[in-house]
Amino acid sequence: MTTPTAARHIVNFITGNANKLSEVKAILEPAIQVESKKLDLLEIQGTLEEVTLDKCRRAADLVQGPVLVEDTCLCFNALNGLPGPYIKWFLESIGHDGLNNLLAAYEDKSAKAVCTFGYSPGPGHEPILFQGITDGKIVPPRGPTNFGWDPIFEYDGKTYAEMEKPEKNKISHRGRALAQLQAWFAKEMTA
Ligand SMILES: O=c1[nH]cnc2c1ncn2[C@@H]1O[C@H](COP(=O)(O)OP(=O)(O)O)[C@@H](O)[C@H]1O
Ligand SMILES: [Mg+2]
Repeated sequence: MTTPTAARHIVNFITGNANKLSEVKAILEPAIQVESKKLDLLEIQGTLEEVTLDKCRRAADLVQGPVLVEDTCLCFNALNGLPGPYIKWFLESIGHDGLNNLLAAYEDKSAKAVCTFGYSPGPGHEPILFQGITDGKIVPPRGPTNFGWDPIFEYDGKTYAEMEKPEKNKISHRGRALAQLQAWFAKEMTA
């Protein structure tokens, strides 16, 4: 008998970020096949959920089909959650040292990495959200500098950048959000 490949889920992950794509593939495949369209989507201002919902609706309209999108936030507890969804622009403008300096006036260096995925079956459908959070703290950079703020986010004594990929994926904000997505897809398949 042939394998029922038609029943296998395929997602079309819309992202302009190659590092995100490789983590999503490493976590979801082979159970869920990840295709991708390289599009850097505009982001509105708003809550973490609003940003991803809007991004997901617009991605579905653009692609005219099912899409998966993701937005990542880095929230400093001493700053009531900022930079949050604006971390990309903070990182680009002030770098790892600048982000550490933002917390210099505070004893509390704790932070939350939050990943929100949005899945839409197509235009006109309300997206479904999957969110993962990892609690850590902001430290001076340690480890390779190839992915965003990985070198300054410490979890359990190691920065994300100091971890092997599978180690990061197991405990990361992205890994946790994708565990929910996997559970949802698994339920859909048996429905
Ligand atoms: O797991 C991660 N580790 C470190 N940096 C990350 C991670 N995920 C996202 N980032 C960075 O945080 C920012 C998140 O912004 P956003 O999710 O809007 O990114 P994108 O527009 O590149 O997809 C970007 O600068 C991104 O490179
Ligand atoms: Mg963003």
